[in-house]
Amino acid sequence: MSIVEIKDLNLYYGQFQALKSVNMKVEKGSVTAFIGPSGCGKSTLLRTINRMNDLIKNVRIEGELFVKGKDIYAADVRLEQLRKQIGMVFQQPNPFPKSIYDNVAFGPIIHGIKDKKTLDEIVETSLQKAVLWNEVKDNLHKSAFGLSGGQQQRLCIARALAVNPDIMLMDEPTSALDPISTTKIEELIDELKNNYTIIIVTHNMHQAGRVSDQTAFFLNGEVVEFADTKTIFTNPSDQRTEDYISGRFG
Ligand SMILES: Nc1ncnc2c1ncn2[C@@H]1O[C@H](COP(=O)(O)OP(=O)(O)OP(=O)(O)O)[C@@H](O)[C@H]1O
Repeated sequence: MSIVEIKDLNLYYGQFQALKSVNMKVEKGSVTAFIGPSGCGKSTLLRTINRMNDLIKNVRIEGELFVKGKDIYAADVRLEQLRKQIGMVFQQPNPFPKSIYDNVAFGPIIHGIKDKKTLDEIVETSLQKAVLWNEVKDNLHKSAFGLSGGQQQRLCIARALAVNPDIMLMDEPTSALDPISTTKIEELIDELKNNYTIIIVTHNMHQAGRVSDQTAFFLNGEVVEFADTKTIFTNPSDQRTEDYISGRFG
């Protein structure tokens, strides 16, 4: 069974149709990249997977979206539970105005963990998974804003990992970062995919090529082609994919 399955999904912002009949299956433990020119619907589709679009006015969605076999748009879905299963990291690192420790402990505390020792363990493990522990272990109670942009982004990843999600959604997670921090995040993605399913929006085709197993190419709200990354980059079946990959537009 696919961990995410999207069936005939249409999404409208008011009168404007931003996603057109999207079908997609994402396998557990894989990295999927969404690529395509600006405004083609990549972030919109990413946000449907944890129902972030619910926060936007005038959004209408048709079709079905299953996460672990459950239709997440069904009436009985509890958003808090859904978002616990699906972490999200954004383009700009967005730590809370709190200490490093409190950023990571925030989610577990919301979900009812009170024991200090358990929280300490979760904070340490999450920071280790995000490959940040060694850099911050002596400053856990200092403000997260004192970290560099790249460290803040890894902190946001640690914060997302702390509630033990199955899926990580990443919306251009390195576009605000320098090349060294970008490499660190890409290495981290490679490491995390052993235990998590990752879906990443990226403007950087080289990044998609480096980190992902499958790639979806979007154009004007449609998924033109969805296949393994090597095929998309070396032998796409649609001329529009070929044109985009070879830099003829976008
Ligand atoms: N909240 C919103 N209200 C109305 N229209 C929106 C909203 N968010 C996005 N759109 C429109 O939907 C389309 C898809 O936007 P989306 O952000 O998903 O594209 P994208 O492929 O992620 O673009 P980019 O690469 O520039 O981030 C665009 O035409 C955009 O203007």
